[in-house]
Amino acid sequence: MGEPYADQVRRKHAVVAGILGAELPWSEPTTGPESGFRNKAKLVVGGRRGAPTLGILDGQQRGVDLTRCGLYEPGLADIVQRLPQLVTDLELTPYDVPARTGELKHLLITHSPDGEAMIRFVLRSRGQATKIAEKLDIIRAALPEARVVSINLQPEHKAILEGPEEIVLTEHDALPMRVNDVVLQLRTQSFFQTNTHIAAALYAQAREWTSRIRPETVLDLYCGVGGFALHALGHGARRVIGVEVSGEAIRSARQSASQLAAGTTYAHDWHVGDATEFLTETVPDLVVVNPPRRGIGADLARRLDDHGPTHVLYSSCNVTTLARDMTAMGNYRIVSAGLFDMFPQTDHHEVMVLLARTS
Ligand SMILES: C[S@@+](CC[C@H](N)C(=O)[O-])C[C@H]1O[C@@H](n2cnc3c(N)ncnc32)[C@H](O)[C@@H]1O
Repeated sequence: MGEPYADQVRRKHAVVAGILGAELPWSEPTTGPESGFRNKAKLVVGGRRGAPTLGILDGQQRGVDLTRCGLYEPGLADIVQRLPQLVTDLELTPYDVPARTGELKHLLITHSPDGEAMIRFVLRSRGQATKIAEKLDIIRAALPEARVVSINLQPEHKAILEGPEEIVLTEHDALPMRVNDVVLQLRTQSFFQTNTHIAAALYAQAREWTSRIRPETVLDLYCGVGGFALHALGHGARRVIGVEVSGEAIRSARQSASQLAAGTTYAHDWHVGDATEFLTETVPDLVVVNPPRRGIGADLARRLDDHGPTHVLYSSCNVTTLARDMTAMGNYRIVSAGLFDMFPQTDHHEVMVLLARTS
């Protein structure tokens, strides 16, 4: 932070081009607002009952307040600043990590482009869950933007953001995230790109590449709530298949796809499962992969190399694992590449490349 934004972008581009190859057909970096861009706040709750801190923990595991963080979208920043009072009004006790006492561990907020929000209370146990459920009116009064309110149970004493059990308290269980002309229905426990402005540019670029390839079917591995697949549907592709490990994300994708495909002949299939095990003998012409930081790994890279889709679109938040995966895909070359500055003020980047089969 403090480095002029143009210098940050130049430096990031030099890093990713240095690793993947400066001679590649790089497009101009895609940038957006350098502050006020995050659609999600993941707040660790510290402090004590009546005086909570919302932000991170310091080296001694004491709460550091980040409610004035400049990275949040303006609408999200506004919500975050109302949260400490809400936690106090709900009479919730922050979880004290060293003492292993208290209940409220995290608050996870997602803000939609239409100004609505999903508010998730991560609790250690069911103990204070009833308190929150019974005081839904207080939450609604403090946060009229809240479309989805839920409780997540994370009973383990580990630095894990959320647990497997979710209790949705509102009649709505999905937050509509409008990105370009696609509405992605975001349910709890589902990944969403943190910077909606850059996500829109990323999906638009992917759609443009897809339209040029015109594959009948697109296989979207690590599909999350379906952003890539749903931008391809009707733009070159008549059928999409998504694979993702989170069941809630797949339910989100299915819901969005049904709305998008209503009244058309477009087809869509969604599978909960491990992307690395999904690839079968018959692969479509275009496979999209957008894995977590660890990349797709040698096994899936080798199988793509063997099975031979004519194109692979690889969107990565870690150029090092992308470059490593590429070494196992000797039958492909990069025909288009772009840096998408999803994470201004950090060293993190998003890189998307289009690979074409050479043999
Ligand atoms: C970077 S996110 C991309 C999501 C989506 N493509 C998007 O644009 O929002 C990676 C996704 O991979 C999922 N994931 C992680 N490991 C997986 C695996 N082995 N198989 C399938 N999906 C996996 C995560 O749950 C997450 O939704």
